[in-house]
Amino acid sequence: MAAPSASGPPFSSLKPLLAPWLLDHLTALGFSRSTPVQASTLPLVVQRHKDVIVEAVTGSGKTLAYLVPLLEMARAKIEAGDSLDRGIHSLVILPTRELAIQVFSVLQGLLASAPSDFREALIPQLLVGGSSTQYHTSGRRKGVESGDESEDDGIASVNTAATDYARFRRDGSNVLIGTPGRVEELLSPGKRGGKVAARQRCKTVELLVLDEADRLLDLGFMQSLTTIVGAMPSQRRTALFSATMSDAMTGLVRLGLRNPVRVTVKVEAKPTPAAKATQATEDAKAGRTPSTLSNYFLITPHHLKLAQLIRLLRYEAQEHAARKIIVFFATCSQVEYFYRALNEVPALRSNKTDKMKLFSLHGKQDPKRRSAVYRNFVDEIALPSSSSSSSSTSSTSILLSTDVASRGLDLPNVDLVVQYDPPLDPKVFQHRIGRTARAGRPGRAVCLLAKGAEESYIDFLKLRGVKGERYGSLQEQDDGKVERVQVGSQEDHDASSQRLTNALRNACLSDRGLHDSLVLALVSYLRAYGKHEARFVFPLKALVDQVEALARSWGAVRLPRLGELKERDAKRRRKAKGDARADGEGEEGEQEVVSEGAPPGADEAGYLDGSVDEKTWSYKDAAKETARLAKLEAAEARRQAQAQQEANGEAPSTSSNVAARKRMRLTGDDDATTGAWSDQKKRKERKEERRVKKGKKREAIWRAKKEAEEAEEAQKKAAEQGVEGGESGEDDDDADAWAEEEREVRREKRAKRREKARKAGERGARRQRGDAKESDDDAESEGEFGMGDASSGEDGEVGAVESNYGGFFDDL
Ligand SMILES: Nc1ncnc2c1ncn2[C@@H]1O[C@H](COP(=O)(O)OP(=O)(O)OP(=O)(O)O)[C@@H](O)[C@H]1O
Repeated sequence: MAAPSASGPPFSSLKPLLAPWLLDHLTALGFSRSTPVQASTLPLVVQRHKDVIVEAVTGSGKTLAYLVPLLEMARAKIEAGDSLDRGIHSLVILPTRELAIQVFSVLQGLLASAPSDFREALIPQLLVGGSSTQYHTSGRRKGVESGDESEDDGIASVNTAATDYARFRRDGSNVLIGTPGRVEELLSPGKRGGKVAARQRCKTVELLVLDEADRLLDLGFMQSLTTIVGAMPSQRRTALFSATMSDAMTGLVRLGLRNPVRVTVKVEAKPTPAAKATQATEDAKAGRTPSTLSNYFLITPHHLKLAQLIRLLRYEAQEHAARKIIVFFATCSQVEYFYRALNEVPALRSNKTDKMKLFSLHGKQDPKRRSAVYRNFVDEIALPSSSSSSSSTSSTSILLSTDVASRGLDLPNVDLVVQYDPPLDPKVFQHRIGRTARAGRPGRAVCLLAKGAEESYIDFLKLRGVKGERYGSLQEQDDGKVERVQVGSQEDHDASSQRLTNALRNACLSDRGLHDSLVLALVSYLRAYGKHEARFVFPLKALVDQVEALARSWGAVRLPRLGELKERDAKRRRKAKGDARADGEGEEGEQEVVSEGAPPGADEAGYLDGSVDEKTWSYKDAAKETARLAKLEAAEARRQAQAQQEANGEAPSTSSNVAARKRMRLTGDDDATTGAWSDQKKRKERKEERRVKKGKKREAIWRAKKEAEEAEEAQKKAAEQGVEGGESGEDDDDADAWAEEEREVRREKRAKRREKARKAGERGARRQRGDAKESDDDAESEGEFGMGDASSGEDGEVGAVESNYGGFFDDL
């Protein structure tokens, strides 16, 4: 597919003039014109030697906006007679492995057209951690044999930190592209000072790029970045890039930017005729979304979201020729469940003309599988999306994903982005919808919102510069055709959604494994929902109140035991009790409402529409079914033994009591949920006390360890800096400044940790957590996906940003 034309000046007219081979390469790619962000960044970095903070909408070409300057800076050095073999020339840091791999591939593509002497001088290396499947440099220093590793596409060898380091030394890599953890590892002094060489080679760095800079902070990489930057010279250029620069950016600015220029590119391309016909142009004026994007909100009750999603996929494929679609969910378990459900339940794709090919991507997948899914989805041949005819042979590729695919990934030709769940962090909204309408192409995005409080999300986003229209709702006709109807005309129940629910329920009944997957999805969804940053827009209580209807709509047979439900039902019971007393019904009323642990709409064991025979409810998976039958047999044997003991007048053995209790808890017949309320309460209090105590102990141990490590690190650093100081006075000053900087960051971190622990303690005591043990697979913290610890947000908020900030290139 031909590249869409960008709206900036032609590459050939940019200053400084680009190398002829680079111009040819860009032209061959079909990029005759630059994008505004590319046109504005090049002269600032290369000619005016400025540090930059660049905020530009998704898909506006930020990658080339730093790779082209990187190549031009390297070229200038080489032309000045520097062979670039003294040390590292530039360093690009990205928050996730996939992004680093993507940028590395773009650089490899550019270098493929470079003259051989340039290619021999510039040796890129990819540094990513966190998995056994790794990627490596394709660079080859002249005269160095590739040895046992393949040098084809830079993918698929196994690299540990040690092999990365060995390669770095062997090849003399001078352009590093990687994630913070692995880069930090490379630069940290190894045991017996083994890696001092890498730190020394950092002293020549000329350009440091932090891409998706705000995400780097969100993921808590501040400490790693501080270490990395600590190894660099102060006389370098630093460039921060993102589509969303948060307030926390001031923390990154502290990482040594000198009088940075802020580049804000709000409109990146002229709207297409199609986009002009919609509200897309208006959105673009607000500046937060690409001008070619049409953004919509579909409002529906919680329990109809799934039915609406399925209709939406079919409707967009039929009417807007959507051939590549991404659907975002909040959690990994949801992706797993809906992937299975959509694949296994034919009713979900009842229309014979619909050919939907599904892919699933999330952070808990094996990295090898994730890479394969990603590549397969990218490689899917998308049919031309310009015609709106619904061809019977057309096929639609649908990627079900968590936020693992929300940022930075340049997935080609995505026609539609659907958000089944809005993101927990509102900032991510822009990144998600930015997977379509890239580089001037048209694109559509639909976000599903639940009726009620969630509707205020539309105004909430408007205030943040993201606008959208209401989509209306979708109804299925008797002949299976989907139609879009006016806003507000949707029924709360309809026959086809009931058919869908029945089909899902039957699928769950015929495979207990599918139901297990549903339970995990439901639990993780509720947990994630409670973590929305905009809590007033996403009140957990409203969702919990409708959880039975929601669970039914997903096909649930039985509700899991959820702390949230128990709290809700306890409240309802208390209220009913009060009402009954007020009505003068006394104890009778009281008895009516006592149904411990069983939410309304479900019976005492949690069954939603009548109980099922647990003994015959089987797994399709043979191994799981064998294990289940074995458990049943063992339980039956225990029951018989106990009955025998009782018949003989003996007291049942303690061990069998313990086992029985455990079993009852697993099957949901636990005394803990059906015993006296006061006993439950005491048990919970004791449990909570133990938890808080344990947490405090763990934290104290961790803090002591961390402080010892930091002290050791500081000592080593001081020793190193002593050596360097003899060589360069300027480095010495820098070292002092950095040491002070690091101390300050550490102080802030400690204070934050203390505050966090205090709050957690308070929260824990308040919450009285429930006993549902299903995995909380959390809204996609990319720590799962990328590498390093995603849990500690260390966004050291500080000082004011340098003077010439603000609107320098506004509205380019
Ligand atoms: N000058 C250009 N003309 C046409 N297409 C371009 C140009 N520059 C880059 N592109 C293409 O635009 C697409 C988006 O580029 P890129 O991934 O760099 O965007 P981005 O701004 O980094 O987006 P995000 O914020 O989502 O990471 C890529 O497919 C790229 O090849």
